[in-house]
Amino acid sequence: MSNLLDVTQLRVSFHTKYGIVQAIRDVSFHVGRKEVVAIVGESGCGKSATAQSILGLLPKLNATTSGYILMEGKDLLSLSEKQMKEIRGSKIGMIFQDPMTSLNPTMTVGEQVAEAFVVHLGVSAKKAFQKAIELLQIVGIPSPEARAKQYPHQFSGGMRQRVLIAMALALQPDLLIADEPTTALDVTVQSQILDLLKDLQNKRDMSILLITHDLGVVANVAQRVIVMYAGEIVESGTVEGIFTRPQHPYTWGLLESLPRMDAKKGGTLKSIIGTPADLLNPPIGCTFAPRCPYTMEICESTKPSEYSLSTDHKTSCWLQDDRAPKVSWTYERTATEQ
Ligand SMILES: Nc1ncnc2c1ncn2[C@@H]1O[C@H](COP(=O)(O)OP(=O)(O)OP(=O)(O)O)[C@@H](O)[C@H]1O
Repeated sequence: MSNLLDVTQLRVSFHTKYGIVQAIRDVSFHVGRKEVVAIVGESGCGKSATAQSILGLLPKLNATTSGYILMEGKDLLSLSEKQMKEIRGSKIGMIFQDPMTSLNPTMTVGEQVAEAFVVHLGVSAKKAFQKAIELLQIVGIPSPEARAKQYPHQFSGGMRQRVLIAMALALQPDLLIADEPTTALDVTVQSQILDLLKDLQNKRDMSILLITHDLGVVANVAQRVIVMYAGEIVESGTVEGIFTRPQHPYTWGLLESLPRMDAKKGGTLKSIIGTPADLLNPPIGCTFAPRCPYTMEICESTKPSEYSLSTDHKTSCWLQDDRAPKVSWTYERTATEQ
C-alpha cells in the first residue's frame, strides 16, 4: 500500500533582514497509513517549519519552499490557498502546544467544536452542537453536555488540549499533526493526553505526525522516529531501533539528556554541549560536527552520506564509514551502575 504522506527533498528558507535562514535542507521522509511517526530535535531544528510546510501555513511574506509533499499522490506544495484550506481539517487535522491561544475565548467550547460541522458539512447549528457533545465525550471530557456550554477559561490545560483534539478530529482526518501537544502540561496530564492520542489513532485508523523536542514522549506512542538537527534528518528508524541501537552522536546526546527511572539518586542529567548551527550560514560538512565529541577531519569538510543500517534504520554520519574508528556507545549511567 502506498504511503499516506511522502515528503521529498523539502527545503524551506526564510528571508530575513540578516540574510536567508536555511531552516530545512533536503528533508525526505514518509508517513504510512495508520502509522505514528515522531519528529524529534532541539528547538530551532526545523520541526515546526516541517509541520507548517505540510499544512501550508508557512508565512507567505518571507518563506520559500521547494521539493514535494505528496499526500495520497497530490503535491500539497502546488495547491492554492483555497485548496489547502479544504485539506486542513478534512484530510489533515492539527493540534498545537498552547491550547489557550488556539481557542477563541469569546465562544463556548461546544460552539467551537461544532464550527467544523457547520462550515465543512453544512450541518444545522443545533445538530452540529449535538455532534460536538459526542466528540467531547469521545476525548474524555466529563459531563460533556454541561461542559459544551462553558468557555475555554473554565477548562484546565489538559481539558483544553482535549477540546483541541476534538476539534482536530471533527472531520475524521487521515493525518493528525500534533506539534508539541503536551509540552505545556504537567507530567501526569501529559501521559493522559498521549494515551488518548494513541487510543484515538487506533480506533480511527488515522496516522499521526508527532512533533516534539522530548525523545521521552515518543517511546510509548510512535512506531518510527525521525531525528532532526539544524534543518536536516540525522537519523531515522523504528522506536525500538532508535532506543536500543542509536547510531548518531546527536541521538546519543538526546538519549543521555533523558531522565531515567533507573538512574542513581543524585545523578545529573547530561545536556548536549555547544550551541546549534547558524542556519544563516550552515556548516559545509556535517552540521553537528562543531558539537560532536567524535568529529574527524572529513566531518568538517564533507557532508556525510546516508548509511542504511537496515531497511528502516538510516543515519548520516561519517562514523559509519568502514575507515572510521569504531565507536560504541552505551548509556553512561547504566555502564557505571553495572
Ligand atoms: N517566520 C520566520 N522567519 C524567520 N526565521 C524563522 C521563521 N520561522 C522559523 N524560523 C527559523 O527557522 C528555524 C527553524 O524553526 P522551527 O520553528 O521550525 O524550529 P523548531 O524545531 O520547531 O523549534 P521550536 O521547538 O523552538 O519551535 C529556526 O532557526 C527559526 O529561527
